[in-house]
Amino acid sequence: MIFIENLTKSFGGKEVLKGVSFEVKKGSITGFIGPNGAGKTTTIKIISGLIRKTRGVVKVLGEDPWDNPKVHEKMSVIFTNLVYPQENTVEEYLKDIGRIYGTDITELVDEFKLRPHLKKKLSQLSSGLAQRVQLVASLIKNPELIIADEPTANLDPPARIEFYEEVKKLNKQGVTFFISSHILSELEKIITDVVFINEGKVTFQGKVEKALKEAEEEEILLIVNDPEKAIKIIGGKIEGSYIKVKGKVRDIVDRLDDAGVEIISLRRSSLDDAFKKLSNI
Ligand SMILES: Nc1ncnc2c1ncn2[C@@H]1O[C@H](COP(=O)(O)OP(=O)(O)OP(=O)(O)O)[C@@H](O)[C@H]1O
Repeated sequence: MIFIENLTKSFGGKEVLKGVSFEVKKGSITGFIGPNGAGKTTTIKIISGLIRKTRGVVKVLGEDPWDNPKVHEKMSVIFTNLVYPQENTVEEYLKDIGRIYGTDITELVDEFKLRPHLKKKLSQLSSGLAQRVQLVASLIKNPELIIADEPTANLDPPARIEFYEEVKKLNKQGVTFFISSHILSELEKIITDVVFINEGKVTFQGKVEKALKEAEEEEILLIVNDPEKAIKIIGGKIEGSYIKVKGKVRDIVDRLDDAGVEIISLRRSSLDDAFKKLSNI
């Protein structure tokens, strides 16, 4: 659905994307996670065809969105705030978009329980409702792919849960999602895949289970009475007088104990720092 390879972007000589590569697979809900300033919005703007890349390959549904705006017929983009003249009512907004795509909005309005809100002005909507309206608007063209840049940043926890329930439902119906956030825990329960970005570089890409497993593992420094035997059992490598190994402390201690290796000293270094920073855990 999305294929990015060695993507770079510079603003006035400052490189903010430094060779970003990742893929978003059809049918996935892929989280795009990174701290503020990591490059999420810049990447999403390039993927959406809103700004031009500096270098690299960008394919969305097989096309570079900058060169081929027709790809927008099959994808929608959602931002943190609903960007549309705020004096319009929900009905005017949705009908305007419906007219563009020749779609009757009645079914969507009912499915997403918007009928009681049709006469409200966009400026009067709660953040949660505004985001539901934005989601419905994005569905009018019946997209295969929805890209969302921090869609729940302004929502309270119940509204977030509601939004993500809708995402899950739509994903079951076949819509692929690419959603950015700076909080992994927020997306953890709904995403199938994850891309971590930090300082303009992708630091991890893969299944969410794998990401969470890696986050659980720590780097451990050990001094033991028989380092060679220990390495055969737990892996890792010798650094000075220490063995450095990645894993779960409990597991490593148990395995060495079973093999009769004596632990003289054990120091847990912090969780993989970069990962912690990226995922806010
Ligand atoms: N138009 C621009 N001109 C100059 N620098 C920019 C521009 N847009 C973004 N940047 C810089 O690029 C870097 C990445 O910003 P970006 O908005 O993509 O990050 P982000 O991961 O989306 O963060 P946030 O969650 O804060 O939006 C930042 O250092 C930002 O200051």
